[in-house]
Amino acid sequence: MTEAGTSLASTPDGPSSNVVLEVQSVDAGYGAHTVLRDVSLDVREGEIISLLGHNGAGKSTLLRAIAGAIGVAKGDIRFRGESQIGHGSARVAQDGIALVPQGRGIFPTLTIGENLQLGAGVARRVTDRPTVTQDFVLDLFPALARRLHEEAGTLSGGQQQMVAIGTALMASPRFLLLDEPSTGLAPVLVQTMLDQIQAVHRELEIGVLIVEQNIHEALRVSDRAYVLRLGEIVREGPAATLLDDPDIWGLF
Ligand SMILES: Nc1ncnc2c1ncn2[C@@H]1O[C@H](COP(=O)(O)OP(=O)(O)OP(=O)(O)O)[C@@H](O)[C@H]1O
Repeated sequence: MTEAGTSLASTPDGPSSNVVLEVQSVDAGYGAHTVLRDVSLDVREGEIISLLGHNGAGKSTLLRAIAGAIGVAKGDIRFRGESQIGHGSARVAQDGIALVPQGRGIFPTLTIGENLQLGAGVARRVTDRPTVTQDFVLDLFPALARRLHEEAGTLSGGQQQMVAIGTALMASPRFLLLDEPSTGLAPVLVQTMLDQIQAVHRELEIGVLIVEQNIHEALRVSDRAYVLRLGEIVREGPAATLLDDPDIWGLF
């Protein structure tokens, strides 16, 4: 149910040029509870895409489906042209898709360094991508360098988020799925976090699909966005267009 005037076909190169990730008419959910209905979305090379929507719209569920953490009842999810259906989360991670879940997903009793090395363990099983080093992560998040040997659970919310993203980067991903990376951050830090994500995207040339509640901030760093409502995509378009559209706020 995409609104007219925002379709992908309006791009000069057409809908399928340089598509890295493609979600095609997906239904997914939990057992008998269908959450996502006929969801389609794509991310092209060099893009940051925002996935927006109110609580319970199905944003996390879509990220989990892409990451292979839950099954898909209908449709297809293709990464670099290959269907991911049935691959499971370990294989999807090795193919280069890293999920940073909501709530950070770090190991609080391991040190920051040990958490980062868990990501490096995934990277050791892949040979076709340049390795993201610990130095890169510590340059990106200097606050972690100073506390490398401390337990991750002792860090502030924002620093734990850095550990989660850093661990995902250490897996040398091709694509990052970020579920509300600014959760729990002070407003002044939200902008910094999103700027750092944009820097990572540019420097490592990896695709990013980001779920965010901070709509303005998310659109500021994104190329395009999709809006999910009750499990369906109800709006999509260039970030700049959505930012200027007063009707967008009625969708939340
Ligand atoms: N593990 C689960 N088992 C069963 N139902 C779930 C599970 N996780 C989420 N749901 C349900 O799926 C629906 C979509 O939830 P989801 O977390 O994907 O939404 P969301 O858009 O990410 O919301 P939020 O912004 O609150 O995280 C909700 O009705 C939720 O109750």
